[in-house]
Amino acid sequence: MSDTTILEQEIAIEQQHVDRVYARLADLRRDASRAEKEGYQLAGVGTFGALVERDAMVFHAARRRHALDAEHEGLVFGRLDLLTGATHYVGRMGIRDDGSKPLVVDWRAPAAAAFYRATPAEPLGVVRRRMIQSTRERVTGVEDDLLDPEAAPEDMRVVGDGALLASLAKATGRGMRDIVATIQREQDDAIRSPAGGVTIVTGGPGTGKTAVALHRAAYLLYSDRSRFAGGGILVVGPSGVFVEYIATVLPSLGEETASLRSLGSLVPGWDATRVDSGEVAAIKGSLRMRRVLERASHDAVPGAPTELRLLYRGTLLRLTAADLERIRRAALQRGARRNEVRGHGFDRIFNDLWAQARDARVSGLPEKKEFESELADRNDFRDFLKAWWPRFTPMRVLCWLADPSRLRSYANGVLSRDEIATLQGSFDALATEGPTISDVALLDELDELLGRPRQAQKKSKNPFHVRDGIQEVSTFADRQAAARAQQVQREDDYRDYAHVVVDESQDVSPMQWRMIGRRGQYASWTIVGDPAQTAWSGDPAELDRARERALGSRKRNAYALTTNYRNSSEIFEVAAKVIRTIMPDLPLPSAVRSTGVAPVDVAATVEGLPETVRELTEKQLAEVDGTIGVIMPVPRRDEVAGWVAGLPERVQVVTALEAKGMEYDAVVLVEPSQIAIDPAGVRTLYVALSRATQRLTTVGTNPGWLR
Ligand SMILES: Nc1ncnc2c1ncn2[C@@H]1O[C@H](COP(=O)(O)OP(=O)(O)OP(=O)(O)O)[C@@H](O)[C@H]1O
Repeated sequence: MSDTTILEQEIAIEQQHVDRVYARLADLRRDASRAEKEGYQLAGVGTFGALVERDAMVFHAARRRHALDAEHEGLVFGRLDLLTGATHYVGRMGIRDDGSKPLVVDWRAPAAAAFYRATPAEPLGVVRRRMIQSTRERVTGVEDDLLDPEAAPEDMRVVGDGALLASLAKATGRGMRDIVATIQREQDDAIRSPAGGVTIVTGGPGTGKTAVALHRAAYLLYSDRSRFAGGGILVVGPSGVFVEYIATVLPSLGEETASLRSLGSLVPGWDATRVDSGEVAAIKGSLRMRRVLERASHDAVPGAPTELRLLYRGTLLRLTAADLERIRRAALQRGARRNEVRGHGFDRIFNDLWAQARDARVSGLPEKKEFESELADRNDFRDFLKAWWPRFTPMRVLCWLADPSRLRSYANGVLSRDEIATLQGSFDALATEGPTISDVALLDELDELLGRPRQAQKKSKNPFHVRDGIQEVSTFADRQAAARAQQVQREDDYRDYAHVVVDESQDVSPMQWRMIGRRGQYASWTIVGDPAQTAWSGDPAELDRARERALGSRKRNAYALTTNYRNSSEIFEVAAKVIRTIMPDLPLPSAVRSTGVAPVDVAATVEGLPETVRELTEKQLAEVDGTIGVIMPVPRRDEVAGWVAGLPERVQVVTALEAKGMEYDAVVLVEPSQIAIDPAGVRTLYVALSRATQRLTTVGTNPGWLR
């Protein structure tokens, strides 16, 4: 029999099983819709218990239906033939037949682990592992690994090779894809690492760190749903572009309880995308900024009244600038939170004024309480208090650093003179353009230093929750939406996550570790990163210290990934050459896929560069089906974006910093030599050069850059 006929027969065998699975899926979907409808009908019963039951039923049925829909495509992707003679199918979700026998095992279930972990050296009871490729409901291919040839029955057929490579060669879409069908053993170890403590995953470019982190989140939700869905999982990535790119993975894994945030949007109210220069970011990210901010948080308000004069029953009561300064300092002992001790400051003002009035023997002076309420009734006095000690927002205080003399006085003795000079001007655009990504961690720090003004108790957001039991919402659709919202609704500045995932962790500054740490005090963690890709140019020891402090004494489990699945070997060779110039002994991952297409380096004149970049980008549009990343040094973003304006949406313009974590089929990298201006720049260039799966073109006015 020819190989093709064998393959066709094996495909037909798998198609039979896949057909059974989809038929069963259709039944389950029908059941879920029916349950949802019946839930609505319970409304007629009208008792309290029935209402609650109805809501729960409608909600769960809707959720189940949604999950069944989401996992439809490529539902079954693996098969294990075991030593025991049993066969297991592995897929995106577990499905049983109506007699409760499993038709498909969920990829995260212990029974599926052997699919990822078995090797010929350690077959774990698996004789043959089969990968099943399909398009919609049709099986298009199978690929086998014979793991235990001696145990294989005579008639067992083994077909194909290279399922992983086939999946890697597919064109890249806008969002990241899940890799459930092809997770490799070393990745699986990290994905299934113990749920507690800190899981640390390192590896070079393209080794699947992000994929592992996200699949781990899905695995944790599966293995202990109540703990991780209840508490929630926070996933932190470097930029908004990146968060958008990975957002497609978690829903396709069927999980919606994870919050995805960039470092610029971790603090509610901000969605920063502006970046500081590396030098400025290193200072703003240093832990020493905490002292600088603490001083700012205790300083006098710019433009605040410098004295108080009050005519009280014919007597002038007066507090001089020195009095006011003394009172402010006394109310603000070191460590005091300004918004929280506002009342103490006001009490001291009243005390001083009262003492003056008494010493001046004001005629008809009432009791102190009465005196205070008389003053508090006066508009001029209230205006004074509001101006002298307003409620502070972190933003208001951070803006004070734009004033050079204030910056100097807060930073005096904490930052060096050069550092102060470097910072100068870096807060100028804060008030008009909003914070940079590094500023957001400073705002979070200030939020802690200033404390929160006492707030009136908020009304419960939960429409079910009223004093005596239940509150009916107008329509059933409302109630259903409310039931769903209630499952995932967390306050804006939620801090009790059960798990925190930090991607591209090599770029998290010490101040940013504090910001993330505040949100993961009770969490277990997964940290993934690659030190060789860091753009951080500050003190590495300080970075380690801050990270260790955020992670605390939790047990560490470390994993290293060694295979680069993204880049063709030809492309990674160029990236490797660049990073070796500053880290000659760095162990690098091996790139498993060759395209036979060498990267191209194009020289251009300054005048010719715009046109050349556009032409090279158009050429890539013709050569690859997926996305094309046009990457450039940060300051040249707008200029280069103009050169490629109007090209199809597949062309995406990102700076070398925004390219972190991203992946494109083709990359056109503009002016590489202007990125590699210092060691941090060389590491950033290494990142930019390792983004492409198929084609890499570099173009610039300094052709000798890669020697
Ligand atoms: N086991 C696998 N099967 C199929 N594709 C994989 C596998 N592991 C990783 N990939 C693919 O390789 C590419 C790189 O993965 P990922 O972005 O997670 O790497 P990374 O280590 O985070 O990279 P970087 O550090 O460069 O940002 C992605 O397209 C991912 O889907």
